[in-house]
Amino acid sequence: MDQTALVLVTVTRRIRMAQRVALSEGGNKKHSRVRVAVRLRPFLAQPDERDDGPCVRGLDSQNLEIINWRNATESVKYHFDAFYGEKTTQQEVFLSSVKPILPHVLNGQNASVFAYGPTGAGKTHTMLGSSEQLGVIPRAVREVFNLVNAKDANEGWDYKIGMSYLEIYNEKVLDLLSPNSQDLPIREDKDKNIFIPGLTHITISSFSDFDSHFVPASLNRTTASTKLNQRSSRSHAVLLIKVVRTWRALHHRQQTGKLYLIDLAGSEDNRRTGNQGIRLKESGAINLSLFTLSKVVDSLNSGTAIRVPYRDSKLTRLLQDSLGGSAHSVMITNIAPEYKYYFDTFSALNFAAKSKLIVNKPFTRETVAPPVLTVKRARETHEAQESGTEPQKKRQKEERKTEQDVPSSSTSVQSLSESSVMDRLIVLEKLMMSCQDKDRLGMLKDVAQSRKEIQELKEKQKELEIKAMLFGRLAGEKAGTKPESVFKNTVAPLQRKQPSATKPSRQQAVVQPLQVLELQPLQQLAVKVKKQSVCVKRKDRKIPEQAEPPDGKENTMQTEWESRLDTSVLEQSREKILQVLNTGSLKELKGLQQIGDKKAKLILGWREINGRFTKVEDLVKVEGMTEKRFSSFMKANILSAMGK
Ligand SMILES: Nc1ncnc2c1ncn2[C@@H]1O[C@H](COP(=O)(O)OP(=O)(O)OP(=O)(O)O)[C@@H](O)[C@H]1O
Repeated sequence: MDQTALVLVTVTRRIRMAQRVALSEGGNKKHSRVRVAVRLRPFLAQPDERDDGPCVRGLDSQNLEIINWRNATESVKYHFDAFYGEKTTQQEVFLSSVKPILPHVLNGQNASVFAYGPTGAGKTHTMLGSSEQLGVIPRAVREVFNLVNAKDANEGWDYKIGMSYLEIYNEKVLDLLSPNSQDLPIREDKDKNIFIPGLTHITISSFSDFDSHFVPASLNRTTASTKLNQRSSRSHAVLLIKVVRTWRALHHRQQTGKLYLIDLAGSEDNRRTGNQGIRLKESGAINLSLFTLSKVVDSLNSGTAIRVPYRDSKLTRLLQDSLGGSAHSVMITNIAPEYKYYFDTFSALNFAAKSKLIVNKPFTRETVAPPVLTVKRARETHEAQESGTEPQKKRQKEERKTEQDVPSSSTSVQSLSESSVMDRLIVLEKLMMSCQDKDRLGMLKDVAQSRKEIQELKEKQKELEIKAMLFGRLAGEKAGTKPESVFKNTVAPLQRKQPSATKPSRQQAVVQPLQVLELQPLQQLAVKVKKQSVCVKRKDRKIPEQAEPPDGKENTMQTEWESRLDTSVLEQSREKILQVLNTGSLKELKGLQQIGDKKAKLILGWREINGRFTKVEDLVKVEGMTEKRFSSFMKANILSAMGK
């Protein structure tokens, strides 16, 4: 072996070793991220669907939002490597997402571009396009030729471009360049390269050469009409552009770069496609392979998967060396804006977002509900309550109950009703948060003030209860009855059951504790006389309350009760009652014991016609005021004043 031959052998060995290292590194590196772009096609709905508007819209060149099905006042936002709106041209899609990865193919690396999405969302339009609007495939092939032609001949490499074209239909690999062929096997060589023995491979010398093979082969692709797309792709169409470059000085030094351009069949919801029989079978295969593709993409991007499930479908098996590893992959997810595609779009976006798990939080929800919507909803509910029928009201009542029963924000949103309650709470919370500091301070002050007033009222009530009890005990002692323990009832005053009108308790008979917001004239009197000695004979009997007793059911009063009171106290009380009768407003009159709204109005009417009451006994001149009622009225009011 001469010197030159020895050098050549050594160089060749080194190159092979370097290639093996590169391959093994590429083989182990299973975490290359798939670049994800989303393309929204224009609104193509029927005239009667136009009013619905779109269910999804772009926010900027990377973000979009879709209405949240759980709550129409919310949207779910997604972030992608790129977002292309309805007006984005074919050229813009190609330039930003596909063109940048093509030079790698000339350097012996693999790349893949695939269009994913629901049926009818624009995958074929994106990948193939039309003669006026060329899609990714023709543009990419032309660009590969441009790149090769632009190579400097002095670099030392010779390039050869070839093509294969196949479809995966019902999990069978069919050669579109040789339509009569049978299902072809997929194999893997010792360097982990995927290849299909028997697949037609044609060398192409120019773009027009490519076109002459590609266009007729495309017609061999299995398509059919479904409810959602008149010419729906029923298979995954895979175009393989292979670029082999050979080192001119050393012919057995070769590098092969593969570019897969794939128009996937649409993910389908067969309830909507109306598929039956053969179409249903096709659909099952399509959905299965897309599901496997999603698992592969998912495990590649999670970076933790021990085994990427390439072998679970023909599609992923074929893409094994072009997805992950050192390959450059772009997924263009096509979506449609119409409401009828809503759930397909939602799941396509979730699949696409899964491909970007590391940078995405696909399920993060933001309330964009403008507060006005919530207010409107509240107003509608109120109006419905006002005008609602009984069953409606019952339902609303039950709904309110459910809302109150919502446990806590930690229980995840599981039902629509729960979610709407949560949503409203969130909106409310946001409203609170967005309040000006000044307003919040004011609100807090109001709350503190109310708390203080409640506490004062509670204390006042306690005081009155004790007074009433002492008063009752005193009266009992006078009558020779056994005194009752002050602590007999251990229930807190505010928790006590209020006595009914027919069964008043003895201790509570003469007090109306929670009416003491303002000191009524008789109460002012009570303050004055509270230190004076009171001598009241108390007997077990019904003492009327403020409510007007019905006719004929008046309580029997002891006639001699007045004689047992201190005369000066009695006189003062009578004067005060007369004063209220003559000058009291409707409210003040109603503040008297046994004077309700009706009677207070009758007193005012009497005053209007007859002027002043000369003495309290004149009250019997008022309509409905009998002697018995008057007597009962006087006793209740004088005793009430004493109790305070
Ligand atoms: N960006 C777009 N601009 C204009 N028209 C579009 C666009 N995207 C899609 N279309 C039109 O929408 C219709 C459906 O698109 P296409 O056939 O590409 O859907 P597909 O996703 O490939 O469906 P399938 O999976 O059923 O094959 C076609 O008439 C196509 O021309």
